[in-house]
Amino acid sequence: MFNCGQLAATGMKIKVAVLGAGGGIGQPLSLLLKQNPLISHLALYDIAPFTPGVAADLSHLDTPVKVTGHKGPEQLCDALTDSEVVVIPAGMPRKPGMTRDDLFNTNASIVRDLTLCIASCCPKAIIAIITNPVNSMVPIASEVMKKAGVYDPNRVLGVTTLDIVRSSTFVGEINGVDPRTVKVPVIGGHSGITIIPLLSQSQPPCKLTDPAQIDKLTKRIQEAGTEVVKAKAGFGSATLSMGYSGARFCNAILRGLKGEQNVVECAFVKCSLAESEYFATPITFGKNGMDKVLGYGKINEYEQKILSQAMPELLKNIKKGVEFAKK
Ligand SMILES: NC(=O)C1=CN([C@@H]2O[C@H](COP(=O)(O)OP(=O)(O)OC[C@H]3O[C@@H](n4cnc5c(N)ncnc54)[C@H](O)[C@@H]3O)[C@@H](O)[C@H]2O)C=CC1
Ligand SMILES: O=C([O-])CC(=O)C(=O)O
Repeated sequence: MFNCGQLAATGMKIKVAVLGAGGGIGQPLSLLLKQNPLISHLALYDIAPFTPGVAADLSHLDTPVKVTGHKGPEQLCDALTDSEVVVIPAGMPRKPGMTRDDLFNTNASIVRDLTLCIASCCPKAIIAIITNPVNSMVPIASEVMKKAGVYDPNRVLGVTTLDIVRSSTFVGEINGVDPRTVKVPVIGGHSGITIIPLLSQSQPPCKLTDPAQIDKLTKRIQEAGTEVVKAKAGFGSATLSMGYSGARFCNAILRGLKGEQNVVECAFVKCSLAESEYFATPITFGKNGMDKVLGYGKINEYEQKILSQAMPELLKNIKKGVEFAKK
């Protein structure tokens, strides 16, 4: 996944903190980050008592990344101090029958409290939020940073990479090609109908031309998280594919910090697309997190229709997050 000569070539020393590192996503994500040559120190934080054990386990991997474990709120600031990137997969996952919005009541206060500590311990860190519902958690984290007087919209990013990974996988299967060669932008948000894959912009073009088949594939991408939740039958949601996607997103942030240009991923960010304050869109990365919002270009009539249908739900999710944080 990573080019092992990179760190030596740049001499960079980057500390990354993972909050929720003991969980279903946190552990495989940390396993992949321990192998990233752009990271010098990986700080694993969780409220779970076994977190130092996860750190001890990972520290035996023969890569140069230093790993430290931090458990419980009294050790959070140690994990965060000097971190340039903070990835947050802390919080409850869905069970069958739940929507992502059903996680709001539990996860909103977790993300609020973690962000409050980021604001005081590492206010300049780039924050990558995995916790659901992403559509509401990014507004919450942004409002907390605003209140603390340290908000930089380029440094608060919602992770939607799994939607891109899934779209590439499914189109790759249809086209009979290596999915890693397929690029499909996914815009809007990260829940149900707010996930809008732009199959008309697939590179190489998706082989499907029948509108009914395109609609079916669009719905499969929108419901892919639910597909996993159902298959896991009460034992959580996507963890391994999310660990992979989170590591890929984190690598894009690190490449930007290193000064690499034109690194593109989609993310749910502060912008003014589709008359929404926050929107998932292709972006580039730079030394301060998000560099440019690339937007979504020309979309076809079908995509325009599903975007219009999604907007009320997306705006509702955003408003709910903003109001919670302002309380
Ligand atoms: N953005 C995306 O594409 C995706 C997001 N998710 C979301 O990621 C979140 C985590 O999912 P899983 O890892 O499967 O859940 P999990 O339950 O396996 O792990 C969550 C971890 O968070 C920890 N935690 C809880 N409160 C905490 C706090 N205040 N501080 C630090 N750690 C805390 C728990 O101890 C646990 O180890 C869920 O909200 C899930 O819906 C899941 C898949 C994809
Ligand atoms: O579906 C869920 O609850 C987890 C998630 O966000 C995904 O897999 O896309």
